[in-house]
Amino acid sequence: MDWLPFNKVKPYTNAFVRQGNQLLLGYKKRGFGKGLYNGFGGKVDQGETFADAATRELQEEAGITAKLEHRGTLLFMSPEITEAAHIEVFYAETFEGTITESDEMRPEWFAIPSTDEKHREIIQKAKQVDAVSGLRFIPYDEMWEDDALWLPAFLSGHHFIGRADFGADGRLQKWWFALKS
Ligand SMILES: COc1nc(N)nc2c1ncn2[C@H]1C[C@H](O)[C@@H](COP(=O)(O)OP(=O)(O)OP(=O)(O)O)O1
Repeated sequence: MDWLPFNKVKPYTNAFVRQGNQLLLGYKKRGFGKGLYNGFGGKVDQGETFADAATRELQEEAGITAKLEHRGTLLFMSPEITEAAHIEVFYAETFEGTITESDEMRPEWFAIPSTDEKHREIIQKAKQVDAVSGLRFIPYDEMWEDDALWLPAFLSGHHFIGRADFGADGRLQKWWFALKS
């Protein structure tokens, strides 16, 4: 498969909040990515920086504010869209406010596997529960398919850049990812 062509990019943000060995994800209740778990984020408004938009979207979708650190860049294409999605990905380990469900996202904590090997195990065998916290491990089977390619390294402290092209069937067709330490 060739890389899908595009002439324009649309800017988005995505923010992941971690507390110890737990990761806050949101279950998308409507719109783009409905039915999947993801970080919190959305379109960048006119005149906003990516960082401003990431802070606003986290507040709107999860009810919290956090000092977000930029950690990754993702370009996403599919035959369903003519503008590539350019997503800047952010990270925080502390937050303020009370986590609150919104019209768009239902926040939920998940257990983070402690090793790369455990990440691989839960990617292959979904719906496992962490014996220590009692929480379900990160639900890779209910997330964008490309997330399994970069989230383990992202959570280990790496910065990343990558591109993911999806097919008309909604499955990942072609991708590349690079990590920075
Ligand atoms: C394809 O790979 C993706 N992986 C991840 N982790 N996140 C992705 C991927 N593709 C899109 N996203 C993210 C980027 C944004 O955070 C959301 C989509 O934003 P949305 O369309 O919901 O934007 P809003 O401004 O919140 O929408 P409303 O206009 O409905 O408020 O998905």
